[in-house]
Amino acid sequence: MGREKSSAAADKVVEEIRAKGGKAVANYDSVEDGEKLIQTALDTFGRIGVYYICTAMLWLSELILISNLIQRVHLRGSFLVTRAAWNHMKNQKFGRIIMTASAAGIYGNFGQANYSAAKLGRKYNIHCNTIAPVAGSRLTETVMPPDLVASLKPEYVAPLVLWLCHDQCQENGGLFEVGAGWIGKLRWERSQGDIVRQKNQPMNPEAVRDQWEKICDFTDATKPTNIQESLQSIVSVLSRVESEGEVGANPTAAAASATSTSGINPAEAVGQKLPPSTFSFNHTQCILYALGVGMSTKDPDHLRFLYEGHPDFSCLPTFGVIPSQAAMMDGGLSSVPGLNIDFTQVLHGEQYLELYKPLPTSGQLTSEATIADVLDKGSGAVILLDVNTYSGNELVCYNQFSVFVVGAGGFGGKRTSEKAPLPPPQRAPDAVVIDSTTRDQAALYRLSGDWNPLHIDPSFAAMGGFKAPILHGLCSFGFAARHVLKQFADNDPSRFKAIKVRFVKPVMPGQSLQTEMWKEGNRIHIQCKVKETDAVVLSGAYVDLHAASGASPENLPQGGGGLQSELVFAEIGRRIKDLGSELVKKVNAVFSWEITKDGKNSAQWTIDLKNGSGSLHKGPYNGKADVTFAVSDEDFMEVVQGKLNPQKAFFSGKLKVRGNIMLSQKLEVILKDYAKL
Ligand SMILES: CCCCCCC[C@@H](O)CC(=O)SCCNC(=O)CCNC(=O)[C@H](O)C(C)(C)COP(=O)(O)OP(=O)(O)OC[C@H]1O[C@@H](n2cnc3c(N)ncnc32)[C@H](O)[C@@H]1OP(=O)(O)O
Repeated sequence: MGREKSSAAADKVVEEIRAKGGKAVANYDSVEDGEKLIQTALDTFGRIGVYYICTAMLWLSELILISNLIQRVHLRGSFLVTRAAWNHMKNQKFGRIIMTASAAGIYGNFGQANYSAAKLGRKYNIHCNTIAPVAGSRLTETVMPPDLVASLKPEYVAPLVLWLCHDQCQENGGLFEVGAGWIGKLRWERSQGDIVRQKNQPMNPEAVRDQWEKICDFTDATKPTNIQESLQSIVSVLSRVESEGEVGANPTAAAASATSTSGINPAEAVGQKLPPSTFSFNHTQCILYALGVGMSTKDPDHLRFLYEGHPDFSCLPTFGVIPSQAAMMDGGLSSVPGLNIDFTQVLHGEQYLELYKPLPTSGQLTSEATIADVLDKGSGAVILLDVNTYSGNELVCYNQFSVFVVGAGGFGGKRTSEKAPLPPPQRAPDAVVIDSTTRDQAALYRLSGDWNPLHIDPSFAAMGGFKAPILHGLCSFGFAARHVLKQFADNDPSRFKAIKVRFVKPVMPGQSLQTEMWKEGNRIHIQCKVKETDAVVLSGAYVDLHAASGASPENLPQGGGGLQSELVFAEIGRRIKDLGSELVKKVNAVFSWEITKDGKNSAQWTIDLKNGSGSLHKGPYNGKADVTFAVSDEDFMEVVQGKLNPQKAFFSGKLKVRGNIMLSQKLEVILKDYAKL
């Protein structure tokens, strides 16, 4: 189009293309008749893969008169042609749109049409970019000296357009200046800004005026690339103002400090209890969880976890994390004073789960969570949560969640945790299982109660710095645990005792998990890799199993082992009495002993503590069988006072099986001393 309505320019371009062996057709309709333009292209080429909108007009005079025309051509024209082409591109799952802007548009009053179209089209492989070319044309010859027009050749612009149209080019939503053989990309920059209102106060223009210098100060400016990044710091202002009545603080810095220096206060947080939460479930939740961690009817062994009518229908042991996480997911963590964290930056760091009895397949469980510790890891903060889950008064399981808050370190807290992750043994694994997660693994797993949008919402995942939603850590954890259960415990949930895992790298839904396992007694060390990338994703991990049953009075060890153990118990009893009755009341212990099947003098007595196990006497146990039982407080006292022989009492049925393991730290110290004997 020229200043006069004419088809000559279009015909000339068509001729030029055809002369070079290309295929071209001219359409003389207005860009406001977008449908007609696109129809002409479809009639000629059969499809629309790429289009380049160059709705150029430049009339510097008669401004008011023509502003409406400029708007109709530039804005409405671009819109109407795009709309006409959109469905064709969407259906064929490919499209490249190049818009033309001008430097005047960019620096004067830049709109976001390219950005919006880019966002909208991304999932259909339609990319939209904008170029602001400077080239000699009929348009610019009216405002530029002729020699400059001659040297700013269109050939210096066209290659950029061609590249942006190429199916290998992934650029989307970009804005480029191009001319004379030079290309540059533009982006937004945002000042740190300033908060100009106080809690419960109206915002007023005076505050804006007073902070104007800071609002416009581009020192340490940030470069938001999308609406989520933009919103993140703005949303953080809300909590900042509400909690501290802030005025005169910049939101980006506020966002940072909300998760670092002033956001985390271990002294305030540690020891805080979350409101108890109740979790009711039946076979539906057990089955849904089993499906969520990849069980399938393809494997006949899995049926006992997937079919409530199966004679051995059971709940997977790692379901033990589900009732306890409800305590945190219900918003509990966000209510803890001293833990002002940005939930878009929360990752699961580690998990420890210990079961004191096999989980039921239905019932009501109550969980009580306490902030056990807050560690300053530099690159992040680690929040440790202890969660005890009860059925009535009976302790069913204990979890320790380790929550890693990226970017929230540096608040000056202590760094170390007592439990360093264990490396796997230095030999080839005893077993390896490879299992695929599906594209919808996270979508399925979340139905068990971890509703964190990180695992389903691409925008939320982007706020955490991920290209796409990632798999729940506890989903990979469930995969690894069931691999061990099948490989080393015949899928028998009653053999499962405890599991510890560190999440070192995210897993994407659809990737395959390779679980490597090393058996060392009843401890199975594990490491998980993503098969496609060979990256280790779970490390410092192990599952503790109970040894297979098979003990009976006939094969109990005789003599030495039992006697030594009784002496040790008696000594512990004396020490406990010295500590006073308060402590004694708190003590419920599990005693276990492990015996060989041939019944020779090879007993190994252990006392299991809440956070590990204290071995009292190391016999030459060969790991073939064990017996575990618990005692009531009264019986415990009798045992530790040496009045009751635990072996005899157990087999005569006097000791009641309870499964509670609760020992105070002070007692643990004593037991550790004895472990050295
Ligand atoms: C509200 C309810 C809350 C419930 C929480 C769970 C909700 C879920 O929905 C969330 C999820 O499931 S997220 C998915 C699973 N988790 C992941 O994918 C995380 C993967 N890990 C990582 O990316 C990095 O290890 C990363 C980013 C964690 C750490 O990497 P870096 O910053 O590079 O750390 P690095 O330099 O290697 O080490 C610094 C110190 O931190 C310790 N550390 C590293 N990884 C850790 C981890 N995973 N857990 C705990 N500590 C960890 C290091 O040991 C080091 O400390 P030190 O020097 O003292 O040893």
